[in-house]
Amino acid sequence: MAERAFQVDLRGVVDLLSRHLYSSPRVYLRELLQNAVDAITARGAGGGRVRIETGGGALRVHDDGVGLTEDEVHALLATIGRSSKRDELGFARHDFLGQFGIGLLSGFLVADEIEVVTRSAKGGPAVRWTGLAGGSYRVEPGERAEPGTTVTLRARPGSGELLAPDVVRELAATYGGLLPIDLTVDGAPVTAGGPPWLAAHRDPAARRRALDAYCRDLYGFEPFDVIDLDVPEAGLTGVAFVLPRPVAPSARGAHRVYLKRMLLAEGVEGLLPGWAFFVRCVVDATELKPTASREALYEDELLDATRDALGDRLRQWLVRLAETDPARLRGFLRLHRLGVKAMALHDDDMLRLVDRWLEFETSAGPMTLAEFRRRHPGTARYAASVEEFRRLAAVAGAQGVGVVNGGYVHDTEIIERLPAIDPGIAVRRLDPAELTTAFGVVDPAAELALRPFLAAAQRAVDHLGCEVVVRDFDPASLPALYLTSRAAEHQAEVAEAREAADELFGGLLDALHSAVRADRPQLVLNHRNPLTRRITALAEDGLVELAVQGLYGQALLLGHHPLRPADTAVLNRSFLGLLEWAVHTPEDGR
Ligand SMILES: Nc1ncnc2c1ncn2[C@@H]1O[C@H](COP(=O)(O)OP(=O)(O)OP(=O)(O)O)[C@@H](O)[C@H]1O
Repeated sequence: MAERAFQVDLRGVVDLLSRHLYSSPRVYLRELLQNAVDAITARGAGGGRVRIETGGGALRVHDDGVGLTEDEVHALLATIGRSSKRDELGFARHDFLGQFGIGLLSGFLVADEIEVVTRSAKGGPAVRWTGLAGGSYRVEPGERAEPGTTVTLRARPGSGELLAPDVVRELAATYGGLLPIDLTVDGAPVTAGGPPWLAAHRDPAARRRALDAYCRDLYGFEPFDVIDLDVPEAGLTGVAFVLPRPVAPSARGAHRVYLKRMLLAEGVEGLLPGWAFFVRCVVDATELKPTASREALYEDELLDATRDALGDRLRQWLVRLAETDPARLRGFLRLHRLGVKAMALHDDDMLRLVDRWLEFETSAGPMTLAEFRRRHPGTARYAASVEEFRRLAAVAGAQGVGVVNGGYVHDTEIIERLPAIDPGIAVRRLDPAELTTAFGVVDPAAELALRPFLAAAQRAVDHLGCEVVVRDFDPASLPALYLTSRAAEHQAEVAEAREAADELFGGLLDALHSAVRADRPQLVLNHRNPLTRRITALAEDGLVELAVQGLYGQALLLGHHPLRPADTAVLNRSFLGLLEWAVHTPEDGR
């Protein structure tokens, strides 16, 4: 049976490229530029010039590269997928930008006809090749004195804008601005001096000024700092600009990546570890691979290793800043506090940084976790919500029990991770019930004298489900404290669910409820407080009831506890009742 060759529908292939491979027809210029640079590399004479000319609805790219012989023209230009830039085994050769043998086709994104006039540096006459979008080409003798190649695109109706002089200038500068060749558009130079981070400067300050200006130009911000990047195994050099304002840690870090000095894309993702959201990078690499579209980095082991190395570099920068310039580190942390905390969740070095430098709210005022651990060795207690902290911090602090506010984003997780960097510390969520054990008990004689009062007080709040106790504690200015233990909170939730549940499920909850040890919230009256003391000495039962209910309501409000309807009713009742006592006249007969 005779073997047949594949037929290729060129229009279909071009359509595929333009719709599914390239994000924009603008890439046509990058592909032409790339071929010109590769041809110069292949000639190996060093230097090299590429001149781009616009005008008359056409674009001409002249290079003084290696050129093509007539045989090569047939073999390379007319065969889709064939490239001179691979070795015998089909691997991309290291020195070249191209590798797939499809780039030239991108000319058809903007033109119906591509003309190549070329003369090989190996000798032989000049050749003119003309390829048509319809899928045919012709080869004829060309005119050209020197070795090299000129590619001409004539704009297809509707594509003229992409070949207009200012657009071409912009595209050439964007893609080719760092190329190590002499590139001009209509005579105006586009390349100047290569990567700004490799340029020589008088002194470090001058270099920094130049890089700041580069960052302003590129990203529109004044960098907080500039970090040099260098990953030899990827042939990577570059800079990371530290953002001068906060960003959401979830923001995708997009970086400007050049491969062999040719721009890959302005928004490349995946160059840095996910946590490194606080920098924008510009890098050039010789060993990283592009995807076929040349708009993203190819995921391989090298990219993985590079990402880790760059992450290390940023980490080192932070650690060094901590050692050499704490004031600046604080400035950085003020900006990127949230992001650094997010990093600390997964990274011990970052956790150490947070531990040592970030201030947390504690019962003894703002301080770092390191300082807090120094003051309270052994156990670190925290409140899991801002409310819980507000409720308990002052009282806990007065008993010498240190509490950290773990109520803000990431804080509880960070505090719970402290044993990772300090094995000597145990971390516990503060149980309000613990506090009562720190309170002093009233001496036995006074306790005995208080019994009748306590009985009356208990009657006053019994229907509210709480238990009255009298203790001796600081701050003396606090008349009463409402404390719910974790178990009591749990029980209150079960009771609430019971009210909302149907018969069957309700029965289940009842069983559960009675299985839990009765652990009622406590109204702790402070024997050290003068007002409370006077209340305990009241003789009249009616007034005791009103006063205790008043203390109960005030303790609820002060502790930001939620008010149930019964609580609100009691609060109202005691307030009005006490008002009445305050304004009553002897004629009322009391
Ligand atoms: N300006 C040029 N000078 C010399 N040879 C060229 C020139 N442009 C293209 N060629 C030849 O044509 C071949 C095909 O080019 P094409 O741009 O389609 O693919 P490529 O550059 O090899 O790979 P890629 O698809 O990755 O760009 C090249 O391998 C090269 O040999």
